Amino acid sequence: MIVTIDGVAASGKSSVSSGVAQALGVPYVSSGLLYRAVTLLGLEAGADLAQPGALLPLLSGVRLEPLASGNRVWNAVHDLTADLHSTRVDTGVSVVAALPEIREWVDAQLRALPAPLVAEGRDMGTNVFPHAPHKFYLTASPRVRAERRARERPEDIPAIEAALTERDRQDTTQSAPAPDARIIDTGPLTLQGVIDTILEHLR
Ligand SMILES: Nc1ncnc2c1ncn2[C@@H]1O[C@H](COP(=O)(O)OP(=O)(O)OP(=O)(O)O)[C@@H](O)[C@H]1O
Ligand SMILES: Nc1ccn([C@H]2C[C@H](O)[C@@H](COP(=O)(O)O)O2)c(=O)n1
Repeated sequence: MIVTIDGVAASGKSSVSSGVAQALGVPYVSSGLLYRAVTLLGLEAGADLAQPGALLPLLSGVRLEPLASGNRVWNAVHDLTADLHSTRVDTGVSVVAALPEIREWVDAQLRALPAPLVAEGRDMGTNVFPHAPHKFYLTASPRVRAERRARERPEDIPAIEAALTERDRQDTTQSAPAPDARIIDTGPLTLQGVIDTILEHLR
């Protein structure tokens, strides 16, 4: 079984997917972490993030470890996970995610993972796992998402909201919900409420 949970930036994909996966006793896969890892390695190498030829050679040791408790991304023996949600990675990742060659690389990593799993991102239900039997798409207003993110990062809410809106714009191409995805407005719901809503639909 594969469950896909897509949605816009900071809509709760990772937190919800982790909760659903733990309730089901299966791993969850955070596809955004792979795009973030490519971006981080490109930044550290001083590479042009718009050039796939400069990025692909950096990826031979990259591996996603999907754990129900949370994903880890390794580059050979180096754990990159703690450095994947920095502001500089946030700023560059949409450029990387727009590259077809990088999307092909990420898709291949994801499809190589064994089912069952919960997969979260932008295009899990449309592109990576189009035949998944259970698809969900999370939304919330930019302001609600910014307020939630502000609890994680000491930045002011209007600045976070502007950054999220810009990332939504940059990610538009790959972020449309699958026609057969169940869309959930998470604004009125608690985190556990979203998890419970999805589990109800899976029963
Ligand atoms: N329904 C909710 N109610 C309250 N807080 C929530 C809800 N869903 C998620 N959160 C919180 O919002 C923040 C962002 O959630 P999360 O990181 O899971 O979003 P995301 O979509 O994976 O983000 P990104 O697109 O940056 O990967 C986290 O602090 C999370 O705990
Ligand atoms: N399946 C995916 C997952 C992520 N992206 C892009 C969109 C974001 O700009 C970036 C990081 O994702 P996040 O960790 O914020 O979920 O990667 C994508 O294009 N496709």
